[in-house]
Formats: sequence, structure tokens, C-alpha cells
Amino acid sequence: MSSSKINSAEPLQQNPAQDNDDRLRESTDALRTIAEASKQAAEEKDPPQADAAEWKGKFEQPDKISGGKHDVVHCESAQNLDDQNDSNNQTNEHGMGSNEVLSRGESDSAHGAIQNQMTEKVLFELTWSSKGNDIVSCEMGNIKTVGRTSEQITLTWKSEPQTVLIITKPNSTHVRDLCEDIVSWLYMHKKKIYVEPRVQEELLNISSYFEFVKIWQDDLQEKVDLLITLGGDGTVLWAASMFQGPVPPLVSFSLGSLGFMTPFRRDGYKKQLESIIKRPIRITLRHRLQCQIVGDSAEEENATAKAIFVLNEVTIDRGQSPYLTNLKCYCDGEYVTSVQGDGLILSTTSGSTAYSVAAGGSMVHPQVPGILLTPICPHSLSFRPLMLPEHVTIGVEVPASSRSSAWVSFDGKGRKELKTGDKLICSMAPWPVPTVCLNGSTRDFLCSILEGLNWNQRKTQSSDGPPQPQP
Ligand SMILES: NC(=O)c1ccc[n+]([C@@H]2O[C@H](COP(=O)([O-])OP(=O)(O)OC[C@H]3O[C@@H](n4cnc5c(N)ncnc54)[C@H](O)[C@@H]3O)[C@@H](O)[C@H]2O)c1
Ligand SMILES: Nc1ncnc2c1ncn2[C@@H]1O[C@H](COP(=O)(O)OP(=O)(O)OP(=O)(O)O)[C@@H](O)[C@H]1O
Repeated sequence: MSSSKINSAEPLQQNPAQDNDDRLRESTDALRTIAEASKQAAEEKDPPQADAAEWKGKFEQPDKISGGKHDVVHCESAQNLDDQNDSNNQTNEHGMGSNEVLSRGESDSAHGAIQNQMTEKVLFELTWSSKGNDIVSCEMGNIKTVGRTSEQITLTWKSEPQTVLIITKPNSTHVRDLCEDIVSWLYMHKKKIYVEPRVQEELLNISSYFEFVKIWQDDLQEKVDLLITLGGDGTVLWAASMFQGPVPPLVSFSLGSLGFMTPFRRDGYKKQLESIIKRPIRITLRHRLQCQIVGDSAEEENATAKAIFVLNEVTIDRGQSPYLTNLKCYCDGEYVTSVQGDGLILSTTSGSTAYSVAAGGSMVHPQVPGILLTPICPHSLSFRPLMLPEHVTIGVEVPASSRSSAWVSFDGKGRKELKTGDKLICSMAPWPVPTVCLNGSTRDFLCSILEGLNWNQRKTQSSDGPPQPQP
């Protein structure tokens, strides 16, 4: 997405709450400006010695999201997406605001005809229940919370999504079979379908009927309306990493073993997809981190390095070195502490249930905006994991005094050496990954920790036992 594209976004729609819209427009403009600055920073490498404060200024963004809640969690009786409509209607019946924040591109009038040329991305609007667009009010000097930053968001297509990118886990027969079925179903519904070269080859090996399937290329990023993954969490991470700018809504079918971020099941895919392309959908905006390596050796080796986006975490560890890592940590340019241990994880809240939880970090709902700082085997009795607010910029430096270099990896991939003097700069990215929910953001999250990690499973205490102590 070029910055001029961002500028050419449609003006926001008017709705009756004019005041709210004016405020929303201001924050949307601010968001666009920040997105432009971030895009520029990602394209033109920042000067290697850019300090953390400068990064913070570039990537800070306003957050104006608030909405409704679920009271009960029933993992076993998962409702299907049809029920989302009822809940969306309820939201409107309660007089909640409807706010368009991210729509851009041209409306796709090609519905019903498959074209060789890609049309522009279809428009949608995002809504969330909100009594106003402010998070706090301070009328008459009284500070009151009037909105929340991390409640349920609904996405409503303005016209049916047309262009679909399908990303699949390699080497799985189940995945290949489902991919074949979904591609055929989408083609019947007159969608333009893109896949990776490997998948096109697999489909053509099955039948020449699949000649309509096209090969994905990086420059198509801003044209995709819907992203589908078939695999496990690793496939979701892979798909997200293909987008260095805005990410289209992502529907993930679970064909892995754990599947924290993959709520959809292969059975009933037709009904699920039908609902997703035709009706409003609930989404979780999963925040990403953007990372850049700066410093002496980075200057030489990564002269053209761009920001790297992670959905789970960036990890700095000792690699094969037998020594403790020695990592100096900065927050907004100020020295905070040093890690002496196996390493450090800077995690998103989506990633809080991955490597971070294994290293002792807390599990956090993916839509809570924040950055988790979780040490790996710190040789200290008091280094508790920490969660910082979304707007900070974190720097991690391998000091000149360190006995050895460290290694950095991004969502478990792209391992690079951090030599002494190098610094990793990390802040919240302006482009989250909007994942489509099965039963809503909170319910999906709670189901995944209950089912995936057996969270708080314990035999129930029997009712018979010693008499209650008398008061
Ligand atoms: N000790 C650990 O727990 C450990 C060690 C290395 C990497 N990891 C995680 O593996 C991720 C890469 O995943 P992969 O599938 O490519 O590698 P992989 O195939 O090695 O899978 C790692 C496991 O982590 C799970 N996982 C991934 N993201 C998750 C999330 N957000 N919440 C809960 N579980 C999640 C996967 O389902 C899988 O079971 C890394 O981002 C890192 O978080 C964990
Ligand atoms: N399109 C792709 N191209 C190349 N590699 C991929 C692709 N999709 C996924 N992978 C890689 O394949 C590996 C396995 O994928 P994934 O985690 O989705 O499956 P899984 O391990 O069976 O599921 P789970 O993580 O739920 O246990 C991961 O390392 C991931 O990075």
C-alpha cells in the first residue's frame, strides 16, 4: 500500500452522531498520517543511529476502539456464524455507534463476473458498540471511563469480497484436500483466487480444471479482500508475515495440532464461508510488533533492511553461546534493566500464549494492546515478566562489554545475529492482523486456552469432607 493510496481513502460516511463522526474523522486522519510515516520508515531505512525516541514519535497511534461483551463461555456448544447477526443487531438496537475507520479503495462492481485483471479491494466498515468515541470523559472535572479500547469489533462488507488469497501448510494430504474443495467452492461463487506457486502446482496435478487459480505475488498485497489459511498457528504466522502493510481479514481453518489462532473447523466450511462473505463478521484485531536492527554491524550487513513485522514475538537469545546473554533494555530511549540469562521475549498479546507463556509470562487476551517483556531463564530471583503499554518503544542492545553476540528470531523464524553494539528496536506496528472470530473475540480466546492448554484443569473436590469450622 503506497502512502498516496492511503491518502486517497474515501471520505468517512456521515451518520446521525455528527459530533462523534468529527472526532472519529480526526483520529482516522491521525491514523492515516501515522500509517504513512510508518510505511515510509519501513521503505526507506531509518538512519542506523536513529534513537528510540524518534521511533516512538513515528509509531504512536490513537486507539478509539470500544464495544460489547460476552457473559458466558460455552466451548462445547459453539454457535455458528449465523448467530453473529443477532448480536450485531442487538448492538445497533442499543443505540451504539457505527464508525467507519479503515475503508479504502474502489467499490468492486465486478460481482458476478470473473475478470483477468484484479479490481480494487472492496470496502468494508468496522463498528463497535460505543456510547461515544472517547475513552474517558472529564465533564465538570469528574474523570469517568466511557469506552474501552479492546472490545468486540464487527466488520461489515460494503460489497462481497472478490479476491481471495489461500495460504496452506505444506506436506499435508488433509490440507490439500480441503484446499481443493475450498478453491472449487470459491470459483463457483465467482471469486478470484490466488495461491502460492507450490499450491498451484498441486492443484494442476489434480486437474487442469484449476487453471483459473493464479499465483500470488508480493505486489498484490493491497488487492486482497480475504485471506484464508489452512493449517495450524504456524500457517497463520506465515500468512501474516506476507503482509508488510495492511492485512486483509483472515479466516483460519484448523488443520494443525494445537490451533490457538485457528477457530474454524473443516466440516461445514461452505456454510462458514458463505456467512463470512455475505454477512457482518466479528473480528479480533491482533496487534503486531515492528522490529528493526540498528547498530554498527547492522549498518554494514542490513543496509537495505526493512522493518520486520511479528504477530507472536521477537526473541533474543544466546544461540549456541554457552555464556549468559547480557542484554541492555531501554524503554522510550531510557535504560531500564539488563537481562542476564538465556534471553528475552518481546511478545504481542496474541503471542502471550506461545513462547512467552512457556517462559513464565502471563496469558493476555489478544485484543488487549500492550507489549510483554518476558525473560528466558533469567539468572536473577526477581526478574518477573512485565507488560508495557502499546505506545512504548523498546530497545534491546548487546553491549560492547558482552562476552558474546546474541541471536534474534521473528515468530520463530529469520534468525539473525545481533553482534555487540547492535540494537533491536521494537514498537507496536500500525497494521494489526484482523482475524475472523467463530464465536467472538473473548469466547474464542477462552475456548482456545481451555481446550488447547487445558487451562486450570483439576479434579473437582468432593463434597464429603471434615465438618466446617464453627465461626
Ligand atoms: N518453548 C516454547 O514454547 C517455544 C519455543 C520456540 C518457539 N515457540 C513458538 O513457536 C512459534 C512459531 O510457531 P510455528 O507453528 O511456526 O512453530 P512450531 O511448529 O515449532 O510450533 C510451535 C507451537 O507453538 C504453538 N503456537 C504458535 N503460536 C501460538 C500462539 N499465538 N498461541 C499459542 N500457541 C501458539 C503452535 O500451535 C505449536 O504447537 C513462535 O512464534 C514461538 O512462539 C515456542
Ligand atoms: N505456506 C507455507 N509455506 C511454507 N511453510 C509454511 C507455510 N505455512 C506454514 N508453514 C510452516 O509449516 C510449519 C507447520 O505449520 P503449522 O504450525 O501451521 O502446522 P502444525 O505444526 O501442524 O500446527 P500446530 O502449530 O497447530 O501444531 C510451520 O513451521 C510453518 O512456518
